[in-house]
Amino acid sequence: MSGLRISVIGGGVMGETLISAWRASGVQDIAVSEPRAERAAELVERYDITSADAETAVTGANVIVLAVKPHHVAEVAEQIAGSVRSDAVIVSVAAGVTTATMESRLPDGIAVVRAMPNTPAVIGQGMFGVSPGSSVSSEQLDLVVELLEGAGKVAVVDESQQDAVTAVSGSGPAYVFYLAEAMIDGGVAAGLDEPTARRLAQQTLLGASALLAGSEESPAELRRRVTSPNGTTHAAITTFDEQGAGDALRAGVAACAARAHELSQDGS
Ligand SMILES: NC(=O)C1=CN([C@@H]2O[C@H](COP(=O)(O)OP(=O)(O)OC[C@H]3O[C@@H](n4cnc5c(N)ncnc54)[C@H](O)[C@@H]3O)[C@@H](O)[C@H]2O)C=CC1
Ligand SMILES: O=C(O)[C@@H]1CCC=N1
Repeated sequence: MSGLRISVIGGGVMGETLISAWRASGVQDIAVSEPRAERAAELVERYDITSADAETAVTGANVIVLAVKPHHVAEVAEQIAGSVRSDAVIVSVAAGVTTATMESRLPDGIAVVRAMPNTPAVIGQGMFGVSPGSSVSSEQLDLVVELLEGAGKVAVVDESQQDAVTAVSGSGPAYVFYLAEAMIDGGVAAGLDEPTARRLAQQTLLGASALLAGSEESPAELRRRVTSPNGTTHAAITTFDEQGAGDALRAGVAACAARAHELSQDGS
């Protein structure tokens, strides 16, 4: 994409994830604004990008990504309001911050998109839920979708669904890592050394995820095919059910959506 200049405000975990993915997909002109000087220098060195204060970094940028904590989004939007190009598109990845909140801090008519990413974007396997605000042209939405597809898959959803997207895919990688931790602990308790237990868990999660992603069958059917009558899997799943593991996971997903909703009310 020639002539494209991306400015990333906030060089933490998600800012770096996106910078890294876009660098790998060939985006040339990226600027970052990160107040921690050492961290900014690290990103400049690692990705061969430029670093500047927020106002300078957004000057001339076609796409501006706000990757700061939710409670910093409004102040950053106000800070850059006087420096953004009138045809720029601003993409916020902050959980729970609405397009209306951002639009109210920016000049009238500036295009704002809300996107919920996840960390597998760092290896080009992210999942993004994207919702355009009130002033986004179809060309601008297409540009954002194309850019994010450089880091994973994109679903355009109504903004009212963003809390649910956060609860499934935004925070979802953490649920998988939590499962991996428990599988490794269980393997060690059953007699494996830690590196072997880790290797078995890693490849099992990778293989099962690829099977699920490539299959027409439901997760329930794929699970049934592993479960021999009165066999070992049956023993595991019965114990999970007896101990309420499925209900606990569903409650956790609901708590995540509720927290995203809470953030959208007061931003803290
Ligand atoms: N980490 C994740 O898996 C995901 C994070 N998000 C969202 O991404 C956003 C960032 O999250 P993380 O990267 O995890 O947090 P983080 O704490 O790693 O990064 C935030 C960065 O913003 C910088 N910062 C603070 N004030 C700033 C300012 N005024 N101007 C420029 N930079 C400023 C901080 O120094 C820090 O490096 C959050 O809003 C979060 O909701 C969304 C989906 C997934
Ligand atoms: O935990 C959080 O608040 C962020 C948003 C989604 C994933 N991480």
